[in-house]
Amino acid sequence: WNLDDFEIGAPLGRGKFGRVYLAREKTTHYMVALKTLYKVELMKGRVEKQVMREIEIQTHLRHPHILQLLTYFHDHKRIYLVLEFAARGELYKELKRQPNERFNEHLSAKYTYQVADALEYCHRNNVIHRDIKPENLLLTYEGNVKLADFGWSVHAPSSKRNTLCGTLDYLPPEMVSGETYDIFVDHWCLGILCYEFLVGKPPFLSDSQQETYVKIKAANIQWPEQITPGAKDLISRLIKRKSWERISMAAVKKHFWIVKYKD
Ligand SMILES: CC(C)CCNC(=O)Cn1cc(-c2ccc3c(-c4nc5ccccc5[nH]4)n[nH]c3c2)cn1
Repeated sequence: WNLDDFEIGAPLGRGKFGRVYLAREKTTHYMVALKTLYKVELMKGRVEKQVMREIEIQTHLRHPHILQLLTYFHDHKRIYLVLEFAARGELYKELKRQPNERFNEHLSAKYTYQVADALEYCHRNNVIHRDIKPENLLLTYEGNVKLADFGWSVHAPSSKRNTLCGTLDYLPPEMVSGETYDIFVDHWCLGILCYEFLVGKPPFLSDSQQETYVKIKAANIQWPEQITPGAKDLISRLIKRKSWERISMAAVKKHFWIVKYKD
């Protein structure tokens, strides 16, 4: 494959090390998201090994709720990633578009189930995603979730400290205190995600990083009145300070609140 095989369309977004464009494969008219990474940028950021690891991880992951890296190629200046196109874009924007900027119980349970399904598959392949949040989820034309941006995925177990950039709201206590962690960081994040779907903002949101840290380590959640007992039960079983107490992805998928509302 090379660039001449595609017609380039509108920009879809800016990643850390490049841009993403809508593109169409010339013979089949298949729509894709074409991500360009500048080699110089990767060298400067000393992340070329990480990107090759991500490419390695992504080419081996194949799941209906994980955004597929279809293929990749490069020229002298850039690496091109041919990614699945998700026709309804970022789930984050869909959340903000909702009345009261939150999803109803049906959408919250449906999306939580689909992310749990994707994470169960990742964990079975010994991959921790570590960066589950609305900004990393995309929606297909049919309204199903695609987990994207394996920018921080590593093979479990790992104690790699990732430089804290962006929101701390999703960090579990063990990552905040820099201990080694395991796949259960994703279980914590799924609990935060489910809460944000239902409430419109994450449970430990605060004015200062320091305050967010304190709330995370205490793991005490305020429950707005619209949260039903079933949702509270599921979220409480995921947002546990002791990582081994967090329920499994299989248990999430079978949880009575998920089963009741996901379809
Ligand atoms: C393999 C490694 C080196 C990179 C792994 N990470 C990614 O490639 C993560 N990533 C996915 C994207 C991405 C961004 C946007 C889209 C879209 C998309 N569809 C849209 C519809 C409307 C508005 C915006 C849209 N963006 N579809 N597929 C995408 C894929 C960008 N970076």
